[in-house]
Amino acid sequence: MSKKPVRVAVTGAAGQIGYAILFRIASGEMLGKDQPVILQLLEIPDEKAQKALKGVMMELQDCAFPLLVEMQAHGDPMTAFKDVDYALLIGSRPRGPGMERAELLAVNAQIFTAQGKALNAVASRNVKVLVVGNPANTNAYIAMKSAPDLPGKNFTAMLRLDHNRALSQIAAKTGKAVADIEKLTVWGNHSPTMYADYRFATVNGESVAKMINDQEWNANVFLPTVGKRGAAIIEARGLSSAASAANAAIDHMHDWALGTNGKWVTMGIPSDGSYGIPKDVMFGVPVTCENGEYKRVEGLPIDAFSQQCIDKTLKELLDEQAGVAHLL
Ligand SMILES: NC(=O)C1=CN([C@@H]2O[C@H](COP(=O)(O)OP(=O)(O)OC[C@H]3O[C@@H](n4cnc5c(N)ncnc54)[C@H](O)[C@@H]3O)[C@@H](O)[C@H]2O)C=CC1
Ligand SMILES: O=C([O-])CC(=O)C(=O)O
Repeated sequence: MSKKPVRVAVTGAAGQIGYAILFRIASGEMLGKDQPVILQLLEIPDEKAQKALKGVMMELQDCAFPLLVEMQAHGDPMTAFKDVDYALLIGSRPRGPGMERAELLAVNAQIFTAQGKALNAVASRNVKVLVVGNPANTNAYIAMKSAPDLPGKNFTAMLRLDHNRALSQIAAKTGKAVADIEKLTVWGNHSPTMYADYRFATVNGESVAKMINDQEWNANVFLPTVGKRGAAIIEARGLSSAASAANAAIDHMHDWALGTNGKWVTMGIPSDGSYGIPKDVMFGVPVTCENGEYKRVEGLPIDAFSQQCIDKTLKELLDEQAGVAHLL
């Protein structure tokens, strides 16, 4: 018997990431090749954006995806989020050359109070929310705090792009296959302060840290390369990353919904106080996923260098949080 369709909201559906993600959701890459979907697409209530959204929907229709049972265009989150099981909050302003993501808070924060409130009012009580719009961690925090009737654990921020970037850099450095690298994580904020940590990583049981054995490379090449990759892409393309961001969002939701078979992935999730991160800070941590739930990997040792890195990214997040306190 075929599965009951699930409702997937995507905001910023006519934007760059929207264009790179919708076709993959509709083809079953996110939730499985046996899972029918209803797409509830949100764009700003502006003639040009709504017209562009209609164009994207025409293209989706022209793909004749067997799993796409319905799609809707919306200009109001209160209708777009009605009964949704999954919400990908992408719509917001991207940064341009020379900007930091935190500078986007001033223009983007209010989007996430409004959308948090709308999710609170009309979404499924089990909705899984992924915030992609930058600065993703703090926007996810804002959405969570604006939705007091939904469990806080339903709100997550995207660190998966940093995780995937780190995987590829380590594969290149060690000459090993990406698919064989396990137990990598990225702690903290989706910003240059994030701390990509391969101390626990293995390839076929062998320690990656021992294989690399180069702290100078770690501190002065690896971390800046991963941390500043978004800016490097903006510099090269003139636009911020879109296909790789869409890919990371697919990975994040796929793994949350369908599980990781014990493998570690990185998600930005509200802190439970462990690792000295104050409760509710939306922080990148290693998780495993099973039965539609994520579970933090507990009890990892934190050495002095790692603690310094974690303190730095935490301070930045706490400053961002303080900057939006007036909205909550
Ligand atoms: N967390 C991450 O790893 C990454 C995050 N991003 C962020 O994702 C966001 C979107 O990036 P792009 O798709 O490249 O931008 P874009 O400018 O191409 O598209 C954004 C779309 O969102 C729409 N939008 C704006 N406000 C909205 C609202 N309140 N409700 C619904 N739609 C709204 C716009 O009309 C536009 O069509 C940016 O904030 C960008 O910085 C980008 C890459 C990676
Ligand atoms: O850098 C940006 O502004 C877009 C982004 O978040 C990324 O590519 O990591």
